[in-house]
Amino acid sequence: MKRVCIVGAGNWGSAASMIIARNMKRYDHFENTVNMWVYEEMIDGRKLTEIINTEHRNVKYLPDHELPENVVAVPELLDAVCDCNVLVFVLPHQFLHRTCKTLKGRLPPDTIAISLIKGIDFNEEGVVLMTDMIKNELDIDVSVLSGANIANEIAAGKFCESTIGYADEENATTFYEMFNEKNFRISIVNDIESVQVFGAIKNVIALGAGFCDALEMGNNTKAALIRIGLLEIQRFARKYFGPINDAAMLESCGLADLITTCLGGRNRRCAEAFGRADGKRSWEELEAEMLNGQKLQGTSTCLEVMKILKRDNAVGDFPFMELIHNVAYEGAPISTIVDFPDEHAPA
Ligand SMILES: NC(=O)C1=CN([C@@H]2O[C@H](COP(=O)(O)OP(=O)(O)OC[C@H]3O[C@@H](n4cnc5c(N)ncnc54)[C@H](O)[C@@H]3O)[C@@H](O)[C@H]2O)C=CC1
Ligand SMILES: O=C(CO)COP(=O)(O)O
Repeated sequence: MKRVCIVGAGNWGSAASMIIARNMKRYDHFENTVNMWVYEEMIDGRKLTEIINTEHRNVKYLPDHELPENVVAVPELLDAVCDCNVLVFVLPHQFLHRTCKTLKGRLPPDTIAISLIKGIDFNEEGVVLMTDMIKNELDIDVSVLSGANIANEIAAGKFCESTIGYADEENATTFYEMFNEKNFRISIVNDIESVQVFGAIKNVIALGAGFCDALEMGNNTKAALIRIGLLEIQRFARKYFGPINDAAMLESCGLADLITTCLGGRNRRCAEAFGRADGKRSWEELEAEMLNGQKLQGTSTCLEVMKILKRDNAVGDFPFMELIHNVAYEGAPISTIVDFPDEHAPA
């Protein structure tokens, strides 16, 4: 019997819990109850876990949608994962490492996991994917799910697609059963690297899309930046992971996710506000003011990407990401976002 714990209860974690909880009822080999680890906080004098378990609503991170009653909020991580052998990691990427440390040595040996996280990290050896971080700490098989998946739209039941990248095919079948629905269509690829790199780096490109909107540059410019961004994402993936699966670019995790995030994501929205304030307001301030506790992923990813590109003397191969970084962190005027050097006319 498989028993699922969702590790994280933000905007996407809560929306994903709706899909998973519905699918648990369709199969005999899953237990009906889905645990959800909630990073506890007080809302108007009440614990968020208590509110979720009584009102079946995550009033802070997904206020407009009811959660199924078989989703049970648990405040202690080790209690939440207890007796669960399928883990769904869906936290802002900056909290993953600490979370894995707490779980180390505490999971049943048949545990498998899937990461819904869009982020990337780096160490002295190079790029660290979220699946690597989980696998290195917990020594379990990890798949990934990523796509054009704005959580609020999914919670509202609007049709979209998503991509599962796997290393172990049997586990991918389990995850397909957990996630695939009429209005949440899953495709599966045997490629965990590309799926994750696309999902992480598009958050950086979305900052550029937000700057473009701050300048009111219009649709042609936005489309050009999406196209150039797509090529840089592909180049980055090839540089750090060798010959990648180009076909995955055309799955939901590739171009489609880049488009949706550049049109409607939080990274785009905060970058537009940053641009309109002409860089005079900090990212931290805008995030706190505009997102009510939700977290930006593109800003820290932008810094990390630039760090590794500098280390590898490769900044010149990624002119758009350099322009984005310079506006976001070096005080460059927002208008420079389209100052592509001639010698790097985007291929
Ligand atoms: N929201 C969306 O539309 C989508 C988000 N994602 C990805 O899913 C991942 C999770 O994002 P969301 O669910 O949107 O989260 P969120 O940004 O809505 O929420 C922040 C979450 O972090 C938790 N938190 C705060 N401090 C913490 C700590 N010290 N330790 C652990 N947790 C802490 C909060 O309780 C909250 O659950 C991210 O990597 C994001 O890129 C992927 C697809 C869609
Ligand atoms: O990943 C997302 C949509 O697929 C959400 O992007 P944001 O974090 O920019 O909202």
